[in-house]
Amino acid sequence: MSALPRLERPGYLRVDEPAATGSVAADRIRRRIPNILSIAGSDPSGGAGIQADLKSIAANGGYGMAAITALTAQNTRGVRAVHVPPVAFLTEQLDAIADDARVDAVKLGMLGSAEVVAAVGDWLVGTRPAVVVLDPVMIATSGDRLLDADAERALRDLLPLADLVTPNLAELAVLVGEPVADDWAAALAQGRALAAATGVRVLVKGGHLAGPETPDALVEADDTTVGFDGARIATTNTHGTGCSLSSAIATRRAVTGDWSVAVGEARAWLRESIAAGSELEVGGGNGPIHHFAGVWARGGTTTPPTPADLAAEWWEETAGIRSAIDDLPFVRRLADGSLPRDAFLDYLGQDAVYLRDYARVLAAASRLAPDADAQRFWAGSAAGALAEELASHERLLAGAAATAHPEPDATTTAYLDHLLAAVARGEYGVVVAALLPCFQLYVDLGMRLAAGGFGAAARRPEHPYAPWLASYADPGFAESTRIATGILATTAAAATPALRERMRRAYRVSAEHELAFFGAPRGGSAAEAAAPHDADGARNPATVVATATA
Ligand SMILES: Nc1ncnc2c1ncn2[C@@H]1O[C@H](COP(=O)(O)OP(=O)(O)O)[C@@H](O)[C@H]1O
Ligand SMILES: Cc1ncc(COP(=O)(O)O)c(N)n1
Repeated sequence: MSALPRLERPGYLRVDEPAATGSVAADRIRRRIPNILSIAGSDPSGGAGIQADLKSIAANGGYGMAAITALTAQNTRGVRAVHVPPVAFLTEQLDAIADDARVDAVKLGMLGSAEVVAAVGDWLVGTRPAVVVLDPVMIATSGDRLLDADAERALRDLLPLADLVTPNLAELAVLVGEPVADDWAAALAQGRALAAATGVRVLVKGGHLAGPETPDALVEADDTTVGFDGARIATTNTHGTGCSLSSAIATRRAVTGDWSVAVGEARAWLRESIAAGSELEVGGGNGPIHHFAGVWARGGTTTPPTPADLAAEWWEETAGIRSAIDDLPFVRRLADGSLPRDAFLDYLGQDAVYLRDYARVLAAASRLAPDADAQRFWAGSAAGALAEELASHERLLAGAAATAHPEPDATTTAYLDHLLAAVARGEYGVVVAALLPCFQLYVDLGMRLAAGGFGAAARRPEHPYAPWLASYADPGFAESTRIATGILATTAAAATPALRERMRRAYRVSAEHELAFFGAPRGGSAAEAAAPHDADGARNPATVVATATA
């Protein structure tokens, strides 16, 4: 191996000083979403070649682009035919990309012919991409040749234009002109020789070793070596592992700016994807790896609704409850001023009792809030509920010589139990969802009463309950409701589907409790029957209303 000749590079110049931006060399720039170009062959079965590259780039956080060097007719069992289109057209593809988009890293895969290798070499010299990863594809997993003999020689000349070369054991052997290494020590020695001879860092891959281990090693030209251990995963889904790994490394290198970090991250992802390959049902040979196994498991595959859509949808679901509230005799008589005073005071007393616990639930939302703005908002709302709403109730009740702190009736108890149970369960989203109908339904009703939606009487200053009506049409209350709705909607949109469903239910149940609260018998007339329970054990306020108003 020490006799390995330093490779000559007719036609190419090693690019040691890539174009720099400011004081940071271009290849050190970290990109949030890097643009990664794969220059490789097509595998119509989707497991290797550009198809694998694009999936790997996407799964690893990059934007994938692909210029096709060659078409293969292959499946998981083998390669049937290879067609290399006119090389001039490959150059057209590459120029079209370079003329328009920033290329943060290039991954080279199957190049097919010496002519293609030369064209790619010329393009690399002309464009000087910041990062070049060369996977010297020669033989497919199935054993089929993907590169002719001339091209093998040409590929060696391309090595100095790469920042990293990722040969498997057979390809490494060809590149150093030796027999295939039959153990890891021999493979490492070949990788070191290649790195020393070319000045290019080499990822030595142990996927084709016999035995239970699949080590890889990153060997720098100065012989510094970083090893990566890993037990062999028992699977036949290894089609495209090399393509996928090299694209993943190119992507993570563009993101992190560090080679060994990039290899470590790419390998962790690759191993997860190899292990999940058996979930796929593609072909009868060496199946593909599951490029998105981890991404899907962690992020799901359904697009969540937008906050605005959610807020509108949930509000729409309360349409029936809102029209039932509008039709309640209590609301009608409140609007036209004919509601008996004792019924109003009874309502006010229950509302005062309700507000004290409602303020506790607002305070709990503040305690659970994930950010300072929301924390402040809920704490402010809790203070407002006590200092403004409850205080004004107490004034009205004191003026009428009625108690501001009566025992809660069954309807109030049911509503408060629902709110306090949400707090006890401790899920912020559910607490917020349970709190919201009180804001929204009061603002909605207050605004419509003030706008004359229930007749002109509600707008007259001499209306017997004018101060109460005014407080719910207050623009400050409307603004708080807008903010609360925004918090609910963004929290719901970011929630898991299961949590979102619990939130929706809490919201709906609170809206039903609002209906029951407005519809409860008032004025000390009818003693209320205990509220019935639905199948989930939750009180069903709609039933309460039906019985209470019958
Ligand atoms: N069965 C396996 N279990 C775990 N890792 C594997 C397995 N097969 C291959 N790998 C890994 O996949 C990558 C590609 O390796 P290799 O099979 O040697 O190259 P190629 O796919 O180019 O022939 C390497 O990181 C290797 O360690
Ligand atoms: C178009 C194309 N490119 C590369 C490979 C190598 O695949 P592997 O990554 O399994 O070595 C392939 N089979 N087909």
